[in-house]
Amino acid sequence: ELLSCERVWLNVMPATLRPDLVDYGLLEPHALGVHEGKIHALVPMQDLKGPHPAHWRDMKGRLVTPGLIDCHTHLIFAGSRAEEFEQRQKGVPYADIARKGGGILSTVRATRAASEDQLYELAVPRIKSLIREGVTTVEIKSGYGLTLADELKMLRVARRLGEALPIRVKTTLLAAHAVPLEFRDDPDSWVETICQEIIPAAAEAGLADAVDVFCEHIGFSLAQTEQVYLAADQYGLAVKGHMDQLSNLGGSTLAAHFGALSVDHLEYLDSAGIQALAHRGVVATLLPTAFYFLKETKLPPVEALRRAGVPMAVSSDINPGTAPIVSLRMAMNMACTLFGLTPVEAMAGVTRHAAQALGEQERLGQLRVGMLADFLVWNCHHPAELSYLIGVDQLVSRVVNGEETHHG
Ligand SMILES: O=C(O)CC[C@@H]1NC(=O)NC1=O
Ligand SMILES: [Fe+3]
Repeated sequence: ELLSCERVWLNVMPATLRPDLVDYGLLEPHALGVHEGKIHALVPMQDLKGPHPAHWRDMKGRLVTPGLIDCHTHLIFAGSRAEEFEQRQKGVPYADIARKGGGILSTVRATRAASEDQLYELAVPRIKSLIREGVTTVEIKSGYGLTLADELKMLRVARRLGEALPIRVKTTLLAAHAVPLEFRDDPDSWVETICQEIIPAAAEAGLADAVDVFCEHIGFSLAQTEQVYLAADQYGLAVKGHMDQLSNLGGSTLAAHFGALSVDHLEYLDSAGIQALAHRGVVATLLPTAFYFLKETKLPPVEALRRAGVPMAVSSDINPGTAPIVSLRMAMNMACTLFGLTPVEAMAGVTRHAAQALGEQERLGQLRVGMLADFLVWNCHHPAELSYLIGVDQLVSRVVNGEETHHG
């Protein structure tokens, strides 16, 4: 099967992240062949017979992993919340900042004022940082427009980023992120606008792959969340949730009932919620950067999730308010140091489980014949280094859809 490959990476040591193999799913040195954008051959070097015309390069036994998947980001936004950070460090309470129009709504004002081109240009350096780290798929949410036009504007920018740059982009409509000022006296009519106008428009335009809700006492109630999920179901869109971040409204159980792809944050997730997730195969996405930046102290129930066999994903949650840290490898490190994940779990959290959180587990997240050829060749001695060492460019080769996009 190597003969029908357009390109072959020789002498790589695969961390396959296959669930049927232990830990990283490490194999002895292999040749990895790509054909029409897919992994077409994974052949042990010892079985190789003679040279091959399309031999790409000898990787001299270097580690190869699946491309990294950042399954939860808000990386499109205008404005900055740096002054708020300064205020907070001076002891000004978050509630005072919000009362003065700070918080999410200050990013909403700036994002509404920005054109589609301006939002695109602001997002490019952020997404390029992820590309340089080895991210090959990124999920990008709306949620700072909070009008029909501005939410669709954000989703168009997300689609454009995926078309223009060597990275797969999955889009999520998060109109249920906050209640805009125009609806502050009648939040339910904002929820109605989401259900009756924004979800239909986004679905018909093919702009949203999933729908997300910030289910929280400072966000949307369980009943409002259910309304949004029903509308998403009606238009055939998958659902996700920002759940149990600051309190437990029972959002994870509701999301599991709807067969959500993932529930995210989960600091206040309880055992009933964990059972519901395990029962429906919902991914638990951990967002340690927001926990760290908010100086949160309530840890998500990692050990209970582990015992229940709930797949854990790890993501950056890049956003200007609670996670202004544009690095998936930093999130991997924090998932280990702050939440107690092992480096193996962190690696599965940004490959196989992150793919599942995006409904892409059949095509992405493992090194397996037949899957899309998104993979990375590393200058590192052991896969644990990817959660351990931060800030060094260790990428030797970055491949998306079988095309090499970067080689160190
Ligand atoms: O502060 C922001 O801009 C977003 C906060 C962010 N959004 C959400 O649903 N949870 C969060 O931590
Ligand atoms: Fe988030």
